[in-house]
Amino acid sequence: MDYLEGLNPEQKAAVLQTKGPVMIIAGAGSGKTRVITFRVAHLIRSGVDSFNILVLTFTNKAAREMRERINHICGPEAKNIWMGTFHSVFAKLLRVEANRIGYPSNFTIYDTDDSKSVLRAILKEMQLDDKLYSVNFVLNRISAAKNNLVGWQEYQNNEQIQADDFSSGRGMLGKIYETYAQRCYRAGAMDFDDLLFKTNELLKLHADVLNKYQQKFKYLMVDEYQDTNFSQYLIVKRLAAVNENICVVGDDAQSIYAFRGANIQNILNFEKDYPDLHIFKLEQNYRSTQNIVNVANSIIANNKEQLKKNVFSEKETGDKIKVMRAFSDNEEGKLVADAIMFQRSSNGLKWHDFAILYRTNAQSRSMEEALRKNGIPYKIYGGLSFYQRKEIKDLIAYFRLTFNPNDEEALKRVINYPKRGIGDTTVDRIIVAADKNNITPFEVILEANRYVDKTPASLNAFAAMIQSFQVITKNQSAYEAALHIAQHSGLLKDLYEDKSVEGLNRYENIQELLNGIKEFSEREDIEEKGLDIFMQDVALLTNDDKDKNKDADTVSLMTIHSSKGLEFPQVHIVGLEENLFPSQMSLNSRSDLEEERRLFYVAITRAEYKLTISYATSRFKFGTLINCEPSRFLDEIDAKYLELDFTAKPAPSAGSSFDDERSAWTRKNDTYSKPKAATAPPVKTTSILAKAHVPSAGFKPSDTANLQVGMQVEHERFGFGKVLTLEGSKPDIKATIFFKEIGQKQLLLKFAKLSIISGVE
Ligand SMILES: Nc1ncnc2c1ncn2[C@@H]1O[C@H](COP(=O)(O)OP(=O)(O)OP(=O)(O)O)[C@@H](O)[C@H]1O
Ligand SMILES: [Mg+2]
Repeated sequence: MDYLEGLNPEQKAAVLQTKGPVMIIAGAGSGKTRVITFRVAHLIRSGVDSFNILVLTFTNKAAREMRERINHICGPEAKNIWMGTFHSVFAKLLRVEANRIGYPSNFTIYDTDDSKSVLRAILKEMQLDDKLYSVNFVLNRISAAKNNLVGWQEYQNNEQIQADDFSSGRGMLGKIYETYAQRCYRAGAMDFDDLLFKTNELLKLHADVLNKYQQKFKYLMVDEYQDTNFSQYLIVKRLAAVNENICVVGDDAQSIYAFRGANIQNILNFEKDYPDLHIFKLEQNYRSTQNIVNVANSIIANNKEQLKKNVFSEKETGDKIKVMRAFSDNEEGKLVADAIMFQRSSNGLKWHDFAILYRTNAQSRSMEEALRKNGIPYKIYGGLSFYQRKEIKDLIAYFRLTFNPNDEEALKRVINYPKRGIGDTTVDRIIVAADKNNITPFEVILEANRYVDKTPASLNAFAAMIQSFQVITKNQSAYEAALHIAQHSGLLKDLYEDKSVEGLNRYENIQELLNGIKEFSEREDIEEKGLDIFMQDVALLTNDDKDKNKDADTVSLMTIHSSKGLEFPQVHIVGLEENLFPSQMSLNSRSDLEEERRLFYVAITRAEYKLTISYATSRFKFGTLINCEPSRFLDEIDAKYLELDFTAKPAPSAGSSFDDERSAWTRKNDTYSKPKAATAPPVKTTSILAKAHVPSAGFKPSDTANLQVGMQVEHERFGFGKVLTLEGSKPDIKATIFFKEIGQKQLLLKFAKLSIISGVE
């Protein structure tokens, strides 16, 4: 078994324990994903049929990489493994079984835009207040219900839910949910949450189907288990119920999707569900230098709710973590671009050795601008997907309609695009007639003369066109059919005639989609190559999945959320500012703040050798310049791991220096507010912290300029302490302080929320 050589004893034991339930909860970079990969390879090498293996990963990219590695060890067998995200795997399963729960096998997957559009129409019909019932709120509410397996009937019958809704003045939510579910059903469409919700329904209601897949998936493995929600948990539990050969790996410290219903409880449940569980501990981090691992550990130690773990690295100590200060978001972009260029040329690195991670998508703008200015090639991951662009969605809507003419959202999208004289009034009449006669809009159109007054001739022509597309897709290859539809729908011509730069871009995007379909229809490694197969899960594809040129040498830009599981030699985490990271929304509860801290932990642990953190002291938000305060997370890092780079000087107009700004903050009760700040909104930063440690009366604004060894001080989080040493010179003075509650800690006075209680004893 020389293929298992690259594993340490504990990892190897976990790989060899193929029977029975296995759980590995271990820190970042400890080889959890590697264990899953090798485990699959080992199963196949030991004679397990690759058709009997199911692996659930967090991204399609992760699945692809895993498959490549397994392919390397086991050869083409790897092709047969069911491997992918929960959504893509169960979409595939539902394609086969959908008719058992009343859906056509060619059901459409509604993406978020489609779902919102359906809801918007419903809210308008019901004439509801769009503030009280904002589309996002309603969609989140329905999504949460589905992820907890609460269908609309149960939603309406559940007294607690009803009481909550009525007390917030939103008593119609149950009715909206019902209408939404029925509209999707009528359109033969499932939304993202349905893919899991309906899978559960299928497995619950149809014992034979459940049995079939229990027999098929004799071995199950789940990566990033900490981020599964209840619906996912239950699917896994059901499928594994007979053989119980289930292996889950995860890290509670990296649970960052609670806002989407991920439930840390699933880890605890696992122990209850399988009392004879084998638990393996992995402690060695193979990814990062000691400094990086130590910083990550010191940050996460601030969270109360966590399973204790010992994570260590035997790699070199490594560079200190660099902190860069900029005076604006644009300047931050420039500093990052400069640092990357410098590192690349002085260490002979490639662009793809660098990643820039941010808390929110909006931050990519200033980074992109700086990278472009310097001619640095980059790629944004997980951003607006290629498949989400308008022109791509338009053409795909024609494909969707061709395979599922009942798909109402696709119909609305293209019935009058390109313009063919079917106005909004006609569309409204069609929808009303469909509702009245309890048929689908397309069925109305097929017999337009019977159902719709003053039917324009173009309506009949539209129906005939879609029907002709149906014939074409039956007889021609995916590419020929797609090209035919692009041409005969008039879409290609419409884009071609738009000679603006954007128009040209859109035309090229369509060409690119067609090229992609061409490649697909010429693939040797798959049997079925029709347009319908290509189309099946387009709504689930992300930007990364389209990437032909995945080895291109580019800097990676992404949100921290999408960086999970990945690693890069050098990482920049940008925007370490209060109200941005931690985000303003997280400041209302301890659990939300702890989730932000886990997010920071995830970001730090992506770095292999070099980690740079930056923040700006002012930033444009919604068009106004606001002042920013450095993130509390900086204060939580032991200063002995930090190296400050404050060489950037403010541009003449960029406002006050960091020090002036800092001293202008005054403390009022448990909130900070900035006096005379014309642009900065009041910033509530410490309400949660105040709970952790209530500062004594008479707490003065930080006056650490006069700090001396031997003084008694009070830190906002760590409580009372005594100054042991002071090192360095302004502005980088480091203080070693002995705190009564937590012991010795080294802090940078720059970031420390500290005040002097009494003079030298
Ligand atoms: N025994 C080992 N020997 C050498 N390298 C290893 C070993 N175990 C893991 N690695 C390497 O360490 C890195 C981290 O491994 P992996 O991605 O599997 O960790 P993980 O626990 O899944 O991390 P995360 O929590 O971030 O998902 C990878 O580059 C992997 O190849
Ligand atoms: Mg992993």
